[in-house]
Amino acid sequence: MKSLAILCDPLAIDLNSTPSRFTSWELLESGMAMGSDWTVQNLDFSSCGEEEEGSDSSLDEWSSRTPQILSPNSVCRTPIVQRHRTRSITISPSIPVSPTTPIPYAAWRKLRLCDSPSTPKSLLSKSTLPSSSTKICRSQRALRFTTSTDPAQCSRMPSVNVNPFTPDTFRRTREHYKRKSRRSDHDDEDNDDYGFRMKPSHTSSEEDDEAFLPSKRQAVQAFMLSRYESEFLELGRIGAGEFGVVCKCVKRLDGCLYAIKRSRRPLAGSANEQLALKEVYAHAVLGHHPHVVRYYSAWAEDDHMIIQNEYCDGGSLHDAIVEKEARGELFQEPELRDLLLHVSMGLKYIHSSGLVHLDIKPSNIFICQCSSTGGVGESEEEEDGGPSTGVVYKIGDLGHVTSINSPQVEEGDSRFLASEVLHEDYSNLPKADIFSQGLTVLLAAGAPPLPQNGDEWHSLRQAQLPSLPQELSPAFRSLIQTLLDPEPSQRPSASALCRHPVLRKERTGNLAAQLRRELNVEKFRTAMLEKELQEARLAALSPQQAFPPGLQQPINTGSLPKAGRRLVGRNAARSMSFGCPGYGV
Ligand SMILES: Nc1ncnc2c1ncn2[C@@H]1O[C@H](COP(=O)(O)OP(=O)(O)OP(=O)(O)O)[C@@H](O)[C@H]1O
Ligand SMILES: [Mg+2]
Repeated sequence: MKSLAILCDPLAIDLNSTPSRFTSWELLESGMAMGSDWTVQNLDFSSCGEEEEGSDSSLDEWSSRTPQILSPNSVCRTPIVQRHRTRSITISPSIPVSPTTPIPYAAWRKLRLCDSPSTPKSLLSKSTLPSSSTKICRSQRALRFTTSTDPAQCSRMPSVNVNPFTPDTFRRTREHYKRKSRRSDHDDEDNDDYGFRMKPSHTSSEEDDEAFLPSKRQAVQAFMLSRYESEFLELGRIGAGEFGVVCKCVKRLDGCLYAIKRSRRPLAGSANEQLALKEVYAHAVLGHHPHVVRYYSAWAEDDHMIIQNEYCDGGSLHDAIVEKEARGELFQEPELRDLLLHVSMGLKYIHSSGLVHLDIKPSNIFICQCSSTGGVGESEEEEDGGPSTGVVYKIGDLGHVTSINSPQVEEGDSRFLASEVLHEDYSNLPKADIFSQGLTVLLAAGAPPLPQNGDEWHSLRQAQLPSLPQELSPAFRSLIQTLLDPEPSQRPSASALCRHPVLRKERTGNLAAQLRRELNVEKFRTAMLEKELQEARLAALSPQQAFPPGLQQPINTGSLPKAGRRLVGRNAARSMSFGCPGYGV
């Protein structure tokens, strides 16, 4: 039996040639486990025992194993923010109450977040003693990938289905059958025991894709694994923030990619618990919007909160800014306009649901390439003819969301914080999101890194914009200026931004192009009509020349005039017959 090969795209690795112990992190470092390229990996659950003495979270293991990803979220908190953090612990109710919908106590118990009482004493003992809750089930550790070919291990491995409905699978299958029908000789490819066809040694790199199409379906089996392990195959770490570490995973059952966020620290009884719940509450209430990262599920496992979200294949806006910077490029104005419009649409939705985000910044805005974004067509985008720059921006990380009417403010990153929030004026919180959005767009436009505090921090909040390395149109620049107005009421609402002519300009341009095309079609029709009219006039003057023998109607050279409308001879009886030169009468 061959070892389990989980596939994935062009970088198919010949299992026989992979080194003996090849962890996901090594794959990650070698650039194979990340990005759009999937890899062939083997799972080795037996190696979990290595962490015998590991004290707390597997995420800490992740952190130590992985090359440290430069955290875009090195969150800067003002003293007042810290104050709020402390305060939020003290005001935490023992039974959490959603800011928007009440959660039944039974459901809360099911989240298994109340494993320990949250008394100071228990918290203290929790922090000093090795956590027993984390040792309950050793198999509840993060997945490991090795190239083990041990059949005993392989037999315990849940596999991954390939969703036949994804555009990518459609493409692969089509190409596969095309190639197959072209092949006259029979390849000596053989199936492995998991239904993945193994790549014959002589296949070309072009055939790498097809080598792993499953020939039979896999069902998720009831292993004694954590939900995370049994339901998902981890492909690599894609980001880290203050609250959690995010991994790109494929769901074994549906074969689709997801971003799975796992809280860094154990939850029970801590302030993190409130933050984690906030994020879940907000996602659950917000439902589905094309400019808000989609939420699928959340559960608590090993005292860590796990949130399953839509995977955004373009990463975060922060990553995109850094990448562009490295290439010496900047977001151009049309891209900035799209960014502002999309985030405004997402904010409009959040605000209209009675909530505010309070942590809008580049590392919390995610990018989806349009080709892979199934949901775009459901949005206002469709009405507008789709995004003009080929990407969709989505608001994510709802960990600071609170309600507009009864806010429990846990300020986000101080670099993006509106002045009024710092001064605990929560009377117009949606405009605090607008302020952060303005700074986000400025950063994307090439503004220097934002100050965390000090004079520069204050001057940015007194309508003094930083200098930019590119010339923006005066209209767009002044729009950004209004987003940063020191007076919250002067900032436009998200809803007003969605209708703003500066942001709709591209779309207006598209509409004009569409109208021009339609005008050309109409012009052509008119020309055809005129030509036919001309011919009809000639035919009226010399009827013999216009009709072939036996025909009672003139030959219609185009689609017009419509049947039933006689342009010529309206006053004459219909049963007239005309001759036509060349046909002989
Ligand atoms: N759905 C997703 N698709 C793609 N990448 C993601 C997704 N969610 C998170 N990431 C990556 O992981 C990083 C951290 O995610 P997120 O902001 O949700 O974590 P956090 O711990 O709440 O952050 P913060 O420090 O802002 O509180 C993001 O900046 C991004 O790079
Ligand atoms: Mg974040």
